[in-house]
Amino acid sequence: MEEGNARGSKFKRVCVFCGSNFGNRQVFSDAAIELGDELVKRKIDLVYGGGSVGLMGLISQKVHEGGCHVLGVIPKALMPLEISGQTVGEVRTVVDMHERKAAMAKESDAFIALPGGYGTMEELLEMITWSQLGIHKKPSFPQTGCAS
Ligand SMILES: C/C(=C\CNc1ncnc2c1ncn2[C@@H]1O[C@H](COP(=O)(O)O)[C@@H](O)[C@H]1O)CO
Repeated sequence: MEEGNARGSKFKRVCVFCGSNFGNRQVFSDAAIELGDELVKRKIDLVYGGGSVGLMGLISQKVHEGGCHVLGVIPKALMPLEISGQTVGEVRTVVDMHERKAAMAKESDAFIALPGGYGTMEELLEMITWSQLGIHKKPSFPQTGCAS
């Protein structure tokens, strides 16, 4: 990401796609925590898939604890699978995966992908192809690895 901070950043709300698992390398969790810290440092709010599991849980906790706004967008049917325990920040329930991605895209200024599985790859590629098609003009920053 470009340098900037405290609402001086060109990005106010960033969407992070990442694994619903931790993956098999500590570096994946480290990356999620590091990115969470960086968003807080720059006072950038988080938009994400709404889960409390895996890397999604790590980054959302970090950003929420750091005092930035967290918006999780999740289909109602996925809540029992991807949320365990307390929810974090604002949770918006949607009807399906398509509505989820459309809402995440609308609410964000840019997209970052951390390590994840097929879901993360799918989400990232859809944002990149939407950009290619001119559906939005928001940048994507893949920082991926396989964490499924
Ligand atoms: C089912 C549909 C499309 C294809 N699949 C997915 N599309 C969008 N998001 C998905 C899909 N499958 C899983 N996810 C979510 O990605 C997150 C990370 O998953 P990962 O596999 O651990 O990387 C997680 O929140 C999944 O719900 C219909 O349009």
